[in-house]
Amino acid sequence: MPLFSNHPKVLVPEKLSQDGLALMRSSLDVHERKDLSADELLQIIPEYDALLVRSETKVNATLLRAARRLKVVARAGVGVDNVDVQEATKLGVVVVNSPSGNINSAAEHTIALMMSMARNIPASCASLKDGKWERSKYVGVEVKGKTLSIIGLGKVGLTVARLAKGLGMNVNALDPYASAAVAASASVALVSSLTELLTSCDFLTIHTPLIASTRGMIAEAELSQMKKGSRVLNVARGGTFDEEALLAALESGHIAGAAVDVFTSEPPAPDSPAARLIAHPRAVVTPHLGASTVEAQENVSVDVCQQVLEILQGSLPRSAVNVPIILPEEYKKLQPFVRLVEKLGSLYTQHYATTSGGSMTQNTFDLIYQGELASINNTKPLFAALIKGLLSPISSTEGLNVNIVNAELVARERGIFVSEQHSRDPSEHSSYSSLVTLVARPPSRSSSRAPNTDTSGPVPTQQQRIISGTCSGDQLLITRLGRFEASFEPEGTLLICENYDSPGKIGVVGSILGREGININFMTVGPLSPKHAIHQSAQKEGTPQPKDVFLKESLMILGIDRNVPSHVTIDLAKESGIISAYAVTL
Ligand SMILES: NC(=O)c1ccc[n+]([C@@H]2O[C@H](COP(=O)([O-])OP(=O)(O)OC[C@H]3O[C@@H](n4cnc5c(N)ncnc54)[C@H](O)[C@@H]3O)[C@@H](O)[C@H]2O)c1
Ligand SMILES: O=C(O)[C@H](O)COP(=O)(O)O
Repeated sequence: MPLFSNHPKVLVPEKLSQDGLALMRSSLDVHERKDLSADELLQIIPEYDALLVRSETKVNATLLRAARRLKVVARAGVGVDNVDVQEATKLGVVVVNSPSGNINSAAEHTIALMMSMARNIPASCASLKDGKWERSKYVGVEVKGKTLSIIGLGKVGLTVARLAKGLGMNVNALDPYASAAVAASASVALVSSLTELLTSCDFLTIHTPLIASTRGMIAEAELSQMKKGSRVLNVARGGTFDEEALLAALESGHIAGAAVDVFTSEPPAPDSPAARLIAHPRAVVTPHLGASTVEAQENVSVDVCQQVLEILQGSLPRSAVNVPIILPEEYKKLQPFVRLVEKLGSLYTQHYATTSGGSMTQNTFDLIYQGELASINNTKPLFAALIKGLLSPISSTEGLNVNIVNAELVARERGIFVSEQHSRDPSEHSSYSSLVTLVARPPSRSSSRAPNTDTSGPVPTQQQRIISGTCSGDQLLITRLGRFEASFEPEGTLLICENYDSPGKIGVVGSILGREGININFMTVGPLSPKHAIHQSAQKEGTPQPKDVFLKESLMILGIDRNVPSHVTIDLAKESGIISAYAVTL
């Protein structure tokens, strides 16, 4: 590895299969640092762009807040209960997992534990190794013809059900969210109450996440409803069973055996209920090995490493737990518009909001999609791009950290309301295949979220805050700015002058910029949009100013090679015939 590299850095503090890590090594700096203490991890995390973990690393709020560069936490496995997903979302950090890479291994481990428990394999093996020959002590039970009851008929639960059917077991399940058709196709009888499930089973296995409704789900009362001599399994999460109650039921002999892979605290503290459960002679236990097979580890590692690469390259992840799902083909179509909408937001803030005292006086917007773009339903990336664009010029930290993960939260906290509208009326987007228009609603209407495309109604045209743009391939074009038609690329530093369209204006502006040593790269002019010219002249009837003055207003956009000091824009605005001058950087 070179001593210094500009590659994004990935921290891997747990053992992950090299198959996935190898995919990242050519474009990312991958640092495998096992056995870091929590404090050491906290010290080094600010350097990293991505963090890859299994279930041991506690990715808590303190760690996430310290991780200033972090863009993604990847969990090489299913459960994300060791990651503070809520905090990650707030900070705009994507959390991805591998939802199916280890299902089969977890299901096979469940079956392995069930058979080991039914035939006393661990205890009889230990006894034999101890030099004993205790055949009558270790008489087991067959599973064929017995009832296996499953709580949680998701990916692992369903795979366990299918394997158990192959062993000749009767299988029933409780899962309020399971599909009846899927259950029927696996010959699993869905039951509607926990009591019905508990009273019917010989073996009980749980395959739910640890959530409010499953925490402590099987405690003393539930165990006592089970038949005497039944057996239980937990290869899901510690905490779904009450460990004290399970230990008591084993000790009383009501429960004949417990097979447990996961514990409330891992590794369990000495003398804790989990530690005493582990020590019980009729407990078959493993140290969270459900996903620990070569195959599962390859699968999950490749899965999350590919996602980390994609995210750090700016694509959307396939299985993020805190990002809305967007089809890849839709995302591809949206990408140039994501750049465009961010520019619209940034141009809005620089041109309108920051020039009116540095605050966002108007915070309710219509974002109108017209043409082909209107047929894309999932426009979350555009919404996020708008919030990012609006905030970037006024808050470097907040603006830069806004993304599809936290845009809604940031908008809510900032009091920004956006009504996205999909307009399929072809006449409204003229010659462009797609058009995006950002309209700020006047403060008096800011509480309304009802669609409103009539921007020329009660708002005086002078004050209209409206920007439109389009994309042709990767090229972005602003087609309207306020009451002017426009045609310029939103790129680099631009000087925007509103002026009366009379000879000599270009010369005046050019000489003031030349005096400051500022080069002009390009220049375009835009007239008042016809609708506005007519509307404005009608509005101004009866006012002392002659109509033709308004009809000749125009917009001058100059691409310049550096930022303009404020005294220059002030000087420009003092020139006769120049109405206003602002510089923006896009
Ligand atoms: N021991 C291991 O190494 C290991 C390996 C893989 C998965 N797991 C764990 O196994 C569990 C299941 O994983 P999965 O991939 O099948 O998840 P999944 O999301 O596919 O399935 C979970 C199922 O639980 C159901 N459920 C949720 N709340 C319920 C409730 N109150 N009552 C009944 N059913 C409920 C859901 O409807 C869903 O069908 C997770 O906790 C996961 O972390 C452990
Ligand atoms: O949720 C999971 O995927 C399993 O619990 C596996 O956890 P592990 O990656 O720490 O083995």
